[in-house]
Amino acid sequence: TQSTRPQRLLGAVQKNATRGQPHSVLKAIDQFCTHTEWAMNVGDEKGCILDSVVSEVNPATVLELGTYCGYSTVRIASLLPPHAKLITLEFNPDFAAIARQVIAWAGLEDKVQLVEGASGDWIPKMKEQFGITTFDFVFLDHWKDRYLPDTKLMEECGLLRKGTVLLADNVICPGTPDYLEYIRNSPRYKSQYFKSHLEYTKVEDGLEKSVFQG
Ligand SMILES: O=C(NCc1cccc(CNc2ccc3[nH]ncc3c2)c1)c1cc(-c2ccc(F)cc2)cc(O)c1O
Ligand SMILES: [Mg+2]
Repeated sequence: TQSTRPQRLLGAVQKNATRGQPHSVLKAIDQFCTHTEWAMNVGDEKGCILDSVVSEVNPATVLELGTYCGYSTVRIASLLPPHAKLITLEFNPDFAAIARQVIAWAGLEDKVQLVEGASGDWIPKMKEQFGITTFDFVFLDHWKDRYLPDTKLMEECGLLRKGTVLLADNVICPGTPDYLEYIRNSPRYKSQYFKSHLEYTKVEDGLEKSVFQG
């Protein structure tokens, strides 16, 4: 039977990366997606911007919306301080199954909690289920029409604090126009656009960094 793209991506990791070395996992995925098969990982160009924002925030609590195969999960988790926690939400069970194996190959399973389900269902349960008060850093990379409703939901659930940093992927391609309009015009956020390119292509894309003002 036919393999899926995430399965082929996992195979490339298991073949070319060294267990317990996150950097080699990222390199194996980027090589695979550059030379063999495109996949919707944040990639290395936007990934370097992600790295710099994560390093600047040095978060103890991270929420990632949209795990896919775990590329950005590994990228973020590899930069976290010892007792920091990353919760990553994935709606698609096939993606989640692959991501668990990619995260394990990188040796980062102790820092990561992968939760299967939809953001709309899980965001209201974060405090009671995971003992979270607020998130220091949120990476948005799931369905593009969920960025805005989920940001409003995180506000309503008191999951953001003064200084929480939201970083949104794909604000140009595929695009998140309603989110950009809201976040750039809201007095409750200070936003900054980082121009880049769609992963593994020359197409324009970018990341929007927004700091919650409380
Ligand atoms: O659409 C994208 N990613 C999101 C996505 C997509 C599919 C499935 C899921 C299922 N996962 C999921 C869903 C709902 C959820 N709620 N809470 C968690 C959660 C998790 C998520 C995307 C597309 C492109 C792209 C494609 C084609 C093209 F030509 C240009 C660009 C590039 C990207 O970097 C992208 O990130
Ligand atoms: Mg993306």
